Amino acid sequence: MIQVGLIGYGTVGSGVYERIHQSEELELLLGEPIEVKAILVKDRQKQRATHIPAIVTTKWEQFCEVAHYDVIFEAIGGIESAFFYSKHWLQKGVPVITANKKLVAEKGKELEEVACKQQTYYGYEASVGGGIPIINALKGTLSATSISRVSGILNGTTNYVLTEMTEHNRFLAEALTDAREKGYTESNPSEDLDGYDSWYKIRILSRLCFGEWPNGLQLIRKGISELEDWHVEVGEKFGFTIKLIGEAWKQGDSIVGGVYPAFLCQSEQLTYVNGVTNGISIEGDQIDQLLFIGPGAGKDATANSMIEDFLFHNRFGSWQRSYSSSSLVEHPYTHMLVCVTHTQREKALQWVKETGVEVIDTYTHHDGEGWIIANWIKGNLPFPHYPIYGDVSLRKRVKALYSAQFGTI
Ligand SMILES: NC(=O)C1=CN([C@@H]2O[C@H](COP(=O)(O)OP(=O)(O)OC[C@H]3O[C@@H](n4cnc5c(N)ncnc54)[C@H](OP(=O)(O)O)[C@@H]3O)[C@@H](O)[C@H]2O)C=CC1
Ligand SMILES: N[C@@H](CC=O)C(=O)O
Repeated sequence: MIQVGLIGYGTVGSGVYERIHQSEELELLLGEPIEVKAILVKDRQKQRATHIPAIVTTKWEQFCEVAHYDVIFEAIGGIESAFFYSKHWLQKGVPVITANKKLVAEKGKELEEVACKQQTYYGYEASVGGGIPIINALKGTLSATSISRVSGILNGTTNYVLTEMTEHNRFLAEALTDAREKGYTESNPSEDLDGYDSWYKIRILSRLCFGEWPNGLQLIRKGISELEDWHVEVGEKFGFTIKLIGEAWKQGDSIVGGVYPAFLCQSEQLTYVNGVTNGISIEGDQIDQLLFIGPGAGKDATANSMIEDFLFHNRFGSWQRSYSSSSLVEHPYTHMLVCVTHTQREKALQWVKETGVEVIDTYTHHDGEGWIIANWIKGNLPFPHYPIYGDVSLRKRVKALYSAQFGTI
């Protein structure tokens, strides 16, 4: 009998519990029964389902004494308690499977080292891309593939909210409430909206793709809460779609990139990744580009990843990737959309003159102007600006379509 300790019984934890107790194939695959012996939660007052046969407790000591656990599933948010719990079990040689990307990004290096020393497993498949099996694909079937760049839509909540706002004209607050009810959001939605969640995930992906844990300072973080409606509208008029993108690549010895709202041309496959769906692109010398698309959040998909992570460990042990160098990556985008309010226009014209950047198209909106700049400018710009990904020349066709439908723009 495989004895499971479950830490957290919210959206993800309850999904793990149900998956363990409602599927017969797990027992067949593992060759023995599997059972959740105890569940550790936080809130003593909370009403719980009465049918749970496991011991549900808020007391750590009691949780520790219930069984000799064969595996711990950790599905709580935050760092402090989760770190304490995870380290405790890893130090005892018990494998820990987590969905907690914040903990993995901030403390994964240390926890992996403990796991390695104790010859056990720290599994974090569910921490990136919800139901997408990206982590174990990188460790397993891509273990000898050199990777030059990783990028994608890494947060289900913001992608859901942006899709609802742009495709269905809904307000941010309304779409966010919906995402929360569906179990997609973090307990503090700022983690999603301000880009933290994607930022943790791109740091975890960087560790897998390039063999190092970048610290937070190495990668930029911008969320969607600073986005202005008119910037999105201007982008749409050019035929671009707004997405929150996370990306990282190697530049010399450093890992660079970050998380920021960006505009995608119609030529980009990620343009069509909508709602809670995530899309992760892996580029490398041998593979050109691989695209992983699937549910980025939610109970069933995330719980499934945690269960699969445990099975992966059972089958393959603790696999490692090799990190051979791959070709140098240039800036993945060449153009930018710069948004200038009417009062900033003169200053912006002066800036264009001084820097010699080439403005290849403009659009005038009620609140300001959008300028497509042909060059990518390094460093701080005095105006809100967004990278544009893909074939910018296609926008002419989109503009023509817009004009035919809605009048000249
Ligand atoms: N929701 C999703 O779609 C996804 C979430 N994740 C990650 O999974 C983790 C869990 O998320 P989710 O299930 O949505 O969160 P929830 O808020 O739904 O559930 C959190 C659970 O953890 C328990 N808990 C919180 N703090 C402690 C503590 N100190 N000690 C013991 N138990 C504690 C809570 O207890 P109580 O019930 O008493 O409140 C609750 O049962 C997070 O790290 C999140 O980032 C990853 C991928 C997808
Ligand atoms: N809040 C996260 C949950 C999954 O990681 C998201 O929306 O992607």
